[in-house]
Amino acid sequence: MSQADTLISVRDLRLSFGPKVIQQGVSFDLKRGSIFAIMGGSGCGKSTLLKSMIGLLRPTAGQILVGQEDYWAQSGLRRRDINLHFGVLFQSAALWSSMTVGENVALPMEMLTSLPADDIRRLVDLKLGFVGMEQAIDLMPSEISGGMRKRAGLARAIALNPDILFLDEPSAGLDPITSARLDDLILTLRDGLGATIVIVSHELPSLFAIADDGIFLDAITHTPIAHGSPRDLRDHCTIPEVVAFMKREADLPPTDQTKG
Ligand SMILES: Nc1ncnc2c1ncn2[C@@H]1O[C@H](COP(=O)(O)OP(=O)(O)OP(=O)(O)O)[C@@H](O)[C@H]1O
Repeated sequence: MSQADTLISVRDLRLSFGPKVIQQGVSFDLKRGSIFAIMGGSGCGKSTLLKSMIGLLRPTAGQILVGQEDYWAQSGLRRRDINLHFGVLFQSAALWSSMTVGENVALPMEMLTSLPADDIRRLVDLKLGFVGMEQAIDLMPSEISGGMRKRAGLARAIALNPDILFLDEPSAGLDPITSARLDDLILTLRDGLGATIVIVSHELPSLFAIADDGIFLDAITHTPIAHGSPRDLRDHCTIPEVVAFMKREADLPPTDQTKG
């Protein structure tokens, strides 16, 4: 792949809270059109890494290159501009409870663009249609299911046609069928909208089904110990920590997880 196919290049990143180092020596390239999984056991620093990539946590060393730009060397204003190319789905979906689903999806367009209200309304319909939620436009978040909230959160995350979508535990709290539907939707977002996706997830079936690249963070050494797609790591990696993590899934009866 050429350099133009690398959307983000993470170079020798160190993430800390005060004196406590969470991860160091984190390096990887995020390739255009990929679904990149950040993997590892509880507390290894997956969300912390995600936060550093979306501008919520400044790394203590290393670089995150977005295109040719060193993200954290930019002014806050410039980082905000770069963030317009990012869409984020937080674990809780983070919908505003006092706004309808439609108003939630409209919010980024109202705050960050000068589009007229009619255009915003049409775009909200379009985005909600994309995630199969057009019927829920006037409902409040409290009136819809967890899976629907995730889909509404996705509609809001794609409101500004992002180049990169960051998904923090998108299937957390969902039943297996709803979770599989969300996997299909994520694949549609990648294939239909051409988005590149970074996903933090504990859900191995979901990772095997959709992710084609990734990194495995180790909580003991505080470093990445493996790179590759979840399927490749499951089938070929011999590092004991990775094998133990993947084995949780391998103990289950085999299913066809080769989609994507
Ligand atoms: N604001 C903070 N201040 C201090 N320590 C923090 C802070 N946020 C997270 N941590 C610590 O950083 C480590 C990594 O946390 P993080 O949430 O990134 O892990 P994770 O891999 O996403 O975990 P999980 O899979 O359980 O969600 C943990 O030890 C956590 O306690």
